[in-house]
Amino acid sequence: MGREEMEIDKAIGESDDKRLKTKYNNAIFVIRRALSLYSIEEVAFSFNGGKDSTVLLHLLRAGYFLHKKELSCSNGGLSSFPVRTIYFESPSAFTEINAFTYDAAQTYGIQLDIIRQDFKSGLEALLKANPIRAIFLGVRIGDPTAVGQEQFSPSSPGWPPFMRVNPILDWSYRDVWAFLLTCKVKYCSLYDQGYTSIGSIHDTVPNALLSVNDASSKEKFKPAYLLSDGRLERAGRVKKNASTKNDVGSDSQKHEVLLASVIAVGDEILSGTVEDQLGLSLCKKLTSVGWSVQQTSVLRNDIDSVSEEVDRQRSICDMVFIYGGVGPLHSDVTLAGVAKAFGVRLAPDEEFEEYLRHLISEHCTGDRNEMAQLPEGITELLHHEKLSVPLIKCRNVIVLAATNTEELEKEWECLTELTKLGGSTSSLMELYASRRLMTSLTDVEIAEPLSKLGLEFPDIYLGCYRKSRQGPIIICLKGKDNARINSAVQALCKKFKEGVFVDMK
Ligand SMILES: Cc1cc2nc3c(=O)[nH]c(=O)nc-3n(C[C@H](O)[C@H](O)[C@H](O)COP(=O)(O)O)c2cc1C
Ligand SMILES: Nc1ncnc2c1ncn2[C@@H]1O[C@H](COP(=O)(O)OP(=O)(O)OP(=O)(O)O)[C@@H](O)[C@H]1O
Ligand SMILES: [Mg+2]
Repeated sequence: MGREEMEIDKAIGESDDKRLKTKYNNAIFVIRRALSLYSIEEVAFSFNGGKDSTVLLHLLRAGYFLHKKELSCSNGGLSSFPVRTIYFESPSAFTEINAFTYDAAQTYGIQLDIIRQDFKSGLEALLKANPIRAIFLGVRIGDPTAVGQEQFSPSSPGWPPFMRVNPILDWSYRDVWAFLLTCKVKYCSLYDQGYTSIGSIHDTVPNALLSVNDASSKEKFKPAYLLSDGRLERAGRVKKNASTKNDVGSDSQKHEVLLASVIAVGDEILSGTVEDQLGLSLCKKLTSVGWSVQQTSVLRNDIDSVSEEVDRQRSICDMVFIYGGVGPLHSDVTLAGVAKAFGVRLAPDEEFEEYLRHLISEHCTGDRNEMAQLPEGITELLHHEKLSVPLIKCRNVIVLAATNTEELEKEWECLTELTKLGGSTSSLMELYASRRLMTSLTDVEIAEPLSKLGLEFPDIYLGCYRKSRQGPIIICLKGKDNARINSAVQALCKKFKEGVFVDMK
């Protein structure tokens, strides 16, 4: 033995995938640190036959070998895998997953501890019977359980005490497949049938994004490694809480009109060096599609200013639009502020980086990805063929990359198309009616009739403004349909002589 473990190290060493090499070296580093911190009896590996734990299995074999080699207490004589390996077997696991897990155990000389309890009770019993202090897990950023975890994270309060060691925390979906294919190791057969992330038989189906349109009756799927956007690996998992899917849609029932807030980030605007035209333009656009803009604000390039304002606005409004301070400069703090507002951290996002890479190609170092950091677990990328970089949506906050009105024009166009298509913000596009009237009546004359009109038509928005202190007054009426607005206008006209109100275009 020893040779097989070396095969992994060799395969990665010979590959010209720089990123995979970096990820591999980092994971091996974490494994070797863990093996130096804890004795072999004190560590366990949580293995379930999934793709991530299969990657970890091979990394652990290689890492243990390298660790031993360094201590030079092995001259190539491992007959079995020495790390205690636990598998929580459940009656609702796929038979393919079970079969693969048992097969892998046999192939690599793993003595499987099979636990038929839930995670927490099983771990309690395990820790009582064994001196386990650390458990290796195949958790990756993007997994729902990864939020807040580091490579070494103590178990959560309420769980038995142990260190969770996550050597592949920073690996992307792409890295996982690059590793499995480069090392030519076996993985569970379900991944060749379109499954991209595997839970129980009750909540897992093949990923529809891999469906092949075939004339024959039976639906076919491409293998998991062909999924190009790793963030969609869970598209084959049934959502536990379907109602959380659409923030705008579910909230929109609460208000007659959808509420928006517009936030600009830029010291240059506050100092008067640059005039903010995007805010004006956004307000016009939002209003033209029936949204009510509640507030516009201009903030300093400061993480806390951004996070406090975003936090306030996101809970009051259906949608928050924020621009400025987006990019790799030290002053570009908008995304960090948005992350902080939602209490999540910024995490590298390889799909996003892939877009940036196309833009900046050779200026990018290639094996680091901190330039494309997005708020973890809450970010949706809205792709559009007309945009070189997707729009960023963090729950109900849309981060616009536009720096001038032409760019905004394009992003807006894509945003409206995308949200209509996806149906997620379809109410954004709902038609609404409005009319503007001009009058030379004085404000004193129309004040009372107007406020009465407001009581008679509570569903209609009545706005007034003046062109100058003495000049004509303009009255805006807005509502969901024309008939209702026309009756309000009629009711208003009845209170005065004919011809005192002129329609404005
Ligand atoms: C070895 C092991 C350790 C775990 N440690 C924790 C933990 O410390 N805190 C926690 O909230 N969940 C812990 N979990 C639970 C996982 O996060 C679990 O996958 C998650 O709760 C999702 O459960 P589900 O399979 O019901 O979706 C652990 C699971 C395993 C297998
Ligand atoms: N039933 C289980 N028994 C042992 N370990 C488990 C079990 N379920 C989850 N784990 C641990 O949690 C990790 C994360 O699980 P997750 O389902 O995200 O990944 P995976 O199963 O390896 O791959 P996939 O994302 O394709 O399902 C696993 O790699 C494994 O370490
Ligand atoms: Mg799984």
